[in-house]
Amino acid sequence: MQALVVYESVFGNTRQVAEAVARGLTGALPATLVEVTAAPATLPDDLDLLVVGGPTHALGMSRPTTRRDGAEQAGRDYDADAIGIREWIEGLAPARGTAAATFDTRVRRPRVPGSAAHRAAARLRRLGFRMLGSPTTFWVDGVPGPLLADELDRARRWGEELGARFAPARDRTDGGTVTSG
Ligand SMILES: Cc1cc2nc3c(=O)[nH]c(=O)nc-3n(C[C@H](O)[C@H](O)[C@H](O)COP(=O)(O)O)c2cc1C
Repeated sequence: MQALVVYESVFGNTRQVAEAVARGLTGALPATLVEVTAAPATLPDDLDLLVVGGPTHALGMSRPTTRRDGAEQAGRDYDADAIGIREWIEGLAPARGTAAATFDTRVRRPRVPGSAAHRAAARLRRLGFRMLGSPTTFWVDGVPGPLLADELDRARRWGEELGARFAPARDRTDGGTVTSG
């Protein structure tokens, strides 16, 4: 039983959400948190749950051009070789029903349509992943952030809810906590 949380982040907001989701998951199953440029190209055979999160850029998943724009706004060097979740998902082999869930961060106001989480979920579903629940958004206040109040609590609870699906039935009443092994 194990989960992998793969995230992409320019300003750090999606990283914070990914950390909170991983904390929520660990009540039920061991979770590994990894930034997308260091994520494995081949998923472990014993993976039970893949969670993928990234910032919404230009109505969907980031591209090299939007990552460059973001890096400029963040005052950081742009790494032209770095991939985002779009490219990482493109490199995955077809899956045979492995559970997966996606999230994104995006600006609450002005609200524009489009969600990296929805796009990522569609790609993963096409690859054969079994999507759990709906793609989920965590809101930021402006392009650099910060996250809106309580979003990290909501992210931890979202992780707990995902993890509870993997907890043995007898443990679910006490919050899905399981012992290892
Ligand atoms: C180039 C660029 C394009 C963006 N496009 C959108 C967008 O279409 N919709 C939206 O809600 N937010 C958009 N944003 C705001 C990002 O979603 C926001 O910066 C992100 O959630 C912050 O996450 P991070 O700190 O993990 O990078 C954009 C940001 C950048 C840099």
